Amino acid sequence: MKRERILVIDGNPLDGAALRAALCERGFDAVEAVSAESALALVPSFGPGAVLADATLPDCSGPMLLARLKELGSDAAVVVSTPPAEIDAAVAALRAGAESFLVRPLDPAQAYVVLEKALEKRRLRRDRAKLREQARARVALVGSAAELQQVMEVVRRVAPTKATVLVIGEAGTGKEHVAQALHESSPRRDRPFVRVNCAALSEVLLDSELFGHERGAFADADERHEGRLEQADGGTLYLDEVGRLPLALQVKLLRVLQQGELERLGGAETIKVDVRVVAGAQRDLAEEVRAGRFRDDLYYRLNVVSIPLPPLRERKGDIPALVNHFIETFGREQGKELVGVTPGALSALFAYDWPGNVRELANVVERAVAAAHGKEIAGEDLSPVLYGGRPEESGASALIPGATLFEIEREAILRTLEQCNGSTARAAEILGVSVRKIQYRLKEYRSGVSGRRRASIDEAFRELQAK
Ligand SMILES: Nc1ncnc2c1ncn2[C@@H]1O[C@H](COP(=O)(O)OP(=O)(O)OP(=O)(O)O)[C@@H](O)[C@H]1O
Repeated sequence: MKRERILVIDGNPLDGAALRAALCERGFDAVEAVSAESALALVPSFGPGAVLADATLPDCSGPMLLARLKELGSDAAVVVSTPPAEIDAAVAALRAGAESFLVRPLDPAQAYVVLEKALEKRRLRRDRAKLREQARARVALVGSAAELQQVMEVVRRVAPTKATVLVIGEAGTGKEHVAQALHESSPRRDRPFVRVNCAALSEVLLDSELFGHERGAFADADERHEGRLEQADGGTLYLDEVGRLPLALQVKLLRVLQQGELERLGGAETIKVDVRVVAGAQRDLAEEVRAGRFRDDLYYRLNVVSIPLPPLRERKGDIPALVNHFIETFGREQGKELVGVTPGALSALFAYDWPGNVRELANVVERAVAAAHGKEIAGEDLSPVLYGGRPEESGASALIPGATLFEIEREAILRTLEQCNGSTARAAEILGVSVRKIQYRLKEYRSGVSGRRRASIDEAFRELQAK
């Protein structure tokens, strides 16, 4: 194993040499210097993991040493030593970021233990930084189409501010991804990113989820619960499907946005929070405002900056960059080194309409990476919906296995609807789901299909309007 490097700074050459020898004996690779200047000159080539410095030398106050190390790009852990009468110098160094301090004269065994601990803290610090780096790389906004370039530009501009942002786009276009990118590019990135889906819970549960509750606030409230807004303090809250937020909760959210204040459900105490809110919606909320389902004051507040995310079929120029990005991500996960896609596979990817947007593309590439035998993803590695087997002819059952649940569900709904001449009520009955679910799905599929299928969806919509 590589030995950890320690730089010893001691004004007394004899003490310094003795300490160096003692640390080397215990397994470190140590060098010594008699002044801060000569020590700092060694830093670039020696690359110490820790510096053990006398903080009372004329040219070596602790804060100054820490600042100079930073300038040199070193993240070495610093341990300072002072005589008992000059503890103030050690305190100043600790305030400036030193890991620990020792009282002189130094005991080599004790110095060894303190250095080990300081090195361990540095290792943890580095691991954390690496994880953060990886998280940031994961939320890189990938895409080269002009539409996405514009999105990136807005993200760059507003990330440093606390402005509320509304991201509008179909399911799977990357709304949450944009919210995360905003968070990761903002000064809040080391604080939490918290997400809540406003359509997933009943009003009472959503109230408690967002704002928290006190014990006994409702039947199952056995304990006090901290809401997501409190958990996101200092960070970012992503509110998915904000258009589905009940009116009573819209009032509470507005207060958080305006005054940074909330009360837990069943509580009287006012809690202060500092949260940046990013909201996601599948369509513009103006319609909801007109229909009286969404407060206009909250709408204007959320809409300070709005980012439209076009569906993937309208920005197919992004496909190559996204495909490469997903090949790299899933290739790493699956331990496969792939270099790209064959021209045949690429044209199949371009020919498809991507009703499930970027999420569907990610799923398709993930499965293709698993299926690929060569260095490139070939056409036959793609699901039958994209390549070869035409779904109209083969039917939903022929897709299994080889298709995503999304594709299978879409196939089942569209085929049933076709056979019922566009009657959503009949299709819902046959499939054993609610009419609402079918209607919701049809809106998603509508622009991704043509011909007979499009005609039956249009028929379904005509039927709905006639009701
Ligand atoms: N520009 C992009 N670059 C890289 N990955 C992306 C991009 N856009 C979306 N993705 C990925 O696609 C997937 C779907 O994106 P995301 O969940 O953000 O969509 P969404 O619009 O929030 O969907 P929903 O409305 O269904 O919640 C995620 O895995 C996300 O990381």
